[in-house]
This record gives sequence, C-alpha cells and structure tokens, in this order.
Amino acid sequence: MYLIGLTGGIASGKSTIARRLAEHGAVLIDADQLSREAVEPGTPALAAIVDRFGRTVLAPDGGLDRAALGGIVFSDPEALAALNAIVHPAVHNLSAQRIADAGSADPGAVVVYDIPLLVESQNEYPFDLIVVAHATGPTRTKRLIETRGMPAAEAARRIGAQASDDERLAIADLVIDTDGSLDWTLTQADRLWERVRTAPAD
Ligand SMILES: CC(C)(COP(=O)(O)OP(=O)(O)OC[C@H]1O[C@@H](n2cnc3c(N)ncnc32)[C@H](O)[C@@H]1O)[C@@H](O)C(=O)NCCC(=O)NCCS
Ligand SMILES: Nc1ncnc2c1ncn2[C@@H]1O[C@H](COP(=O)(O)OP(=O)(O)OP(=O)(O)O)[C@@H](O)[C@H]1O
Repeated sequence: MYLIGLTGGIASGKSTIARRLAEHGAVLIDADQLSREAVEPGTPALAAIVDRFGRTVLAPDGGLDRAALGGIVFSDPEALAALNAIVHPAVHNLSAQRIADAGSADPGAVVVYDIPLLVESQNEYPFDLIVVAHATGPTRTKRLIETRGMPAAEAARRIGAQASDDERLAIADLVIDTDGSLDWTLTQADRLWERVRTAPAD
C-alpha cells in the first residue's frame, strides 16, 4: 500500500484532487465523512458533545445540529478546541481502521486520506507522502462565497479557525497549486498519479 495524506485549507480543492485520483484507481478515505460517522446518534462522541454544549446542539431527530454547533465553535477558540478533543480521537481511530482495511483488501493500493485538519490534529499517521492543496486565502474566500453561498463573515471565521498557509506548506512533501484553473489542478493530480502508481508498495 502507498498512503497519501491530502490536506489544505477549506475550499482549497482537496476533494477535486481526491476525486481525480480516485478516477485513476486510488482508494479514498475522507476525514469529513468519518467525522460525521463519529458523531452519529448512539456514539460516545455525540454524548460527550451534548455534555459539553447542551441539548441545543441536537436536532429534533436526535442527530447533531451541525449548523447550531458550527455557530458556536467557529467564533470561540476554546469551544472549538473542546470539540476537536472529542471528535479527533474518534476520527483517528476510524481512519486507522479504514486504512488498514484498504491495505488488507489490496496490498498494492494507493490510498488517499483527505484530511483537512492534518496540521491541527495531534495524531501521527504513517503517510508515504503529504500533499498540500494550496490556494490563497482570498481565492478560498471567493469560492466559499460564490460557489457555496457562504456568507462572507462565516467564510472568514472558518478560515480563521484553521492553521495558516505557512504551517500547512511546512509539512508538505508536494504542493499542488490550486489557485489557477481547474485544468491546471487536474493536470497536477494526473502527474501525482503517474508518480505514485509505480511507487513500491509497503
Ligand atoms: C462544527 C461542525 C459540526 C460543522 O459542520 P458543517 O457540516 O458545517 O461542516 P463540515 O463538517 O462539513 O466541515 C466543512 C469544513 O469546515 C472546516 N472545519 C470543520 N471542522 C473544523 C475544525 N474543527 N476546525 C477548523 N476547521 C474545521 C474544514 O475545512 C471542513 O472541511 C463540524 O465541522 C465538526 O463537527 N467539526 C469538528 C470535527 C472536525 O474537526 N472535522 C473536520 C475533519 S476531521
Ligand atoms: N483551480 C481549482 N482547483 C480546485 N478547485 C477549483 C479550482 N478552481 C475552482 N475550483 C472550485 O473550487 C471548489 C473547491 O472545492 P473542493 O470541494 O474541491 O475543496 P475542498 O478543499 O475539498 O473543500 P472543503 O475543505 O470544504 O472540503 C470547487 O467548487 C471547485 O470546482
């Protein structure tokens, strides 16, 4: 197995790169998706969130009210740290399991773990290559506002809640420039695939 850690700021283009690599045959694991599984009704993580933030973060169906919780944590660093301390260990456990499963199913697999908060999380991963999708703050803000309809203040809060560009670039083995055209992003993803498809499997 060859394990790629793919990170980048919000709306930097991680999913676009991950999808392209999957088209070539990579196995994808998505931390955002695991973070949803980790807090499904009945999980210890959801119980811990309700303990910390109260029942106002629960939707009528008993699931997490993501908008309500997002409204609390992205403007309060202490609350965000408390949420991360609950969710990140659970996501790390799930990811370790999924990575191991992917390796058992196909020892020659190229596995891409899309993990937005690699810099922020306190966990170690056995990555063969760390890839950082990099677009400037203004480009990411524009995408959040224009493509996703996020209010400008919310976009600024989310970007402000994340590590800086310099912190992410410092851990990169490879940077994919996602500030240009979509075609240029995809070309770089194709080149990455050419590089790793022949990498020796562990
Ligand atoms: C606060 C929550 C409920 C908001 O949910 P929402 O559906 O609005 O956002 P979603 O989870 O889809 O995340 C979208 C993007 O927001 C950013 N983001 C999410 N959580 C965080 C965080 N803790 N710190 C900084 N940025 C974050 C990431 O760029 C992520 O890709 C949710 O993000 C959450 O539970 N976050 C804590 C868990 C976490 O760290 N998830 C990120 C991947 S491990
Ligand atoms: N050069 C580019 N590279 C990547 N995405 C681009 C580019 N130009 C425009 N986009 C658009 O920007 C958005 C990036 O979204 P994408 O879901 O790939 O980012 P992400 O980093 O996975 O986001 P999130 O952190 O919210 O999960 C998409 O709508 C994509 O079409």
